[in-house]
Amino acid sequence: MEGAATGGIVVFVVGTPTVQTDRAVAGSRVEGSRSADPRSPIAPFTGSPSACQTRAAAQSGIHAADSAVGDRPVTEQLVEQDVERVAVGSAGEGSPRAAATAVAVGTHLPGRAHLRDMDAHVSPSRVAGRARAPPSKSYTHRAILAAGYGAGTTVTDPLDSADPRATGRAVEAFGGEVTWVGGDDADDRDADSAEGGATAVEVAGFAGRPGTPDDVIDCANSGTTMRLVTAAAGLTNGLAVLTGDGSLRSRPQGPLLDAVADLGGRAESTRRNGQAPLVVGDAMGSGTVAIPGDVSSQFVTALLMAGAVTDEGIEVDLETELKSAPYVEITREVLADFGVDSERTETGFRVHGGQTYAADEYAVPGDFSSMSYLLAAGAVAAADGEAVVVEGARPSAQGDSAIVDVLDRMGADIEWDEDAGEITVRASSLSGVEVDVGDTPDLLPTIAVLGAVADGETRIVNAEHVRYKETDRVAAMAESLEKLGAEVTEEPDALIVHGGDSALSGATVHGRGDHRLVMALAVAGLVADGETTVTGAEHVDVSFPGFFETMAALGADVSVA
Ligand SMILES: O=C(O)C1=C[C@@H](OP(=O)(O)O)[C@@H](O)[C@H](O)C1
Ligand SMILES: C=C(OP(=O)(O)O)C(=O)O
Repeated sequence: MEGAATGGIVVFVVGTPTVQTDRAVAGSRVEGSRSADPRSPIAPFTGSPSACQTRAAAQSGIHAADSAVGDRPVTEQLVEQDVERVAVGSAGEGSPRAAATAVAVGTHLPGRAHLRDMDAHVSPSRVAGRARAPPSKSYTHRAILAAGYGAGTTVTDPLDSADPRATGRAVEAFGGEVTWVGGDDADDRDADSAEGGATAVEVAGFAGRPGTPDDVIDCANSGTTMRLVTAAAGLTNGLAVLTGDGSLRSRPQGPLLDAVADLGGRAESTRRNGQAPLVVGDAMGSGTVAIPGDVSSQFVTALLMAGAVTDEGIEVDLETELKSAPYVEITREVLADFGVDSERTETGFRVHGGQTYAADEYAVPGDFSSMSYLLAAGAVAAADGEAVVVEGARPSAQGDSAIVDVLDRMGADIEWDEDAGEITVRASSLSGVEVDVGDTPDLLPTIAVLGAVADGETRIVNAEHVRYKETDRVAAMAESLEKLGAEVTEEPDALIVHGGDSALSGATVHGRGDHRLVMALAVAGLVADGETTVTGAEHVDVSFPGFFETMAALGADVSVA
């Protein structure tokens, strides 16, 4: 999109290639090798987020280990070049090597090479009107991969954004064909525009076990892609090499690697720190694996999806309580829609082997995580007597539909017409509540902003796994809200926002290359005094490419340049 949108200004200028390097340096949180406890990645917390992160990075050994590669010759050949290109972790931020690597990483990502650094400038404004949230990222990933495991499916109304594009490229690497229909090529689209997005994805699948990729699979910024593709890669006869951007290469993969190895495959972290780059393959088989439930539910999703095409299936025993549990239910819903049976067991989940994925067409529902920003904007900044109406809100397995209940408990004037798939929200004064985000980690940034506007204390609890995302979102939101003038207390697994004591005032806050931070902080800008600048605005392309356009169309005073 170019030029102005209704009620606001959206300006795009050409800048320099954008990359993320901060997480690779600061955020290695879960080693995930058998020698490390994957559930205790962070040293005892002392109250300082930066101290906490620094210690976690030191514990993971990222600086010492990042030049190590696998000990088998084929592995070395496959990964040598890639490790050299993407080993941001060993270069200090601002060092010449970091800068050189940054450019290499940025231009290496096929789906995000077009990105330019952009800042969002948000001024106090009122919003009203109708908006449609983008299609669900989680369903789109699963539908594309399920279609890949099958013979062929048309996925309608997909989320056409950077993360699902990465999953599409992985399906192609495994031998499928993925055609995004009705939109422009990702490289030809503006980073922050909903315009040009595909209306369908036609997938000709690899039908069963994936083939061995010809090249490295680049999962870009997408944790879902990397986890789901790791288990798929475990099924190949050869080896696959998986990498991603600096953020993704700092996220935990170790428990999934251990599971693939337990199932007879080969799965290694090239730096031996449980993080990508990964080398995975050697025809993993069937069996039972134990896995922690409190690092990422995506490990379970990955194994269930892959298990269906093994001979005897895969059973996953959870060693610890499952966090983000609704995402496994999304998986099971998609599996069922593709004719694949899965079941809960007393200790986890099971999928039988020898099953066939089949669906001619699959329609993706709207995304409640994305809706949360629009609903929060309405709750804090709807014009007097007017409302924000969010369309595409049909009930599904998405845990993040809990945002409606959270807003309701905070005292928002909100109604969900489930039959019409519409949520209507008007501004009202909000009060602090306690929210357990064990099932809904992606809501933390939104709820933290709501807490900063509400009267009284908002306690966001059961949040340790929210530290393992694109950034450590607990620390990042604490830091940014403080910068905007809010009082917050950070605990190892909680973020407490002292709303009644806060008066937000505009400042420059860093999106840290994390789409959810950018969107949540932009909502805060609607009610902060003066101008709020959010850096890294282009990263909304991960899940909500038209976010700023949509906000501007609702009347937000926002410019992106
Ligand atoms: O499976 C999925 O689609 C997702 C699962 C969640 O991650 P974890 O299971 O790692 O918490 C969530 O945070 C992520 O945005 C999407
Ligand atoms: C954590 C997220 O996604 P992923 O794990 O796929 O990177 C997210 O979208 O907030």
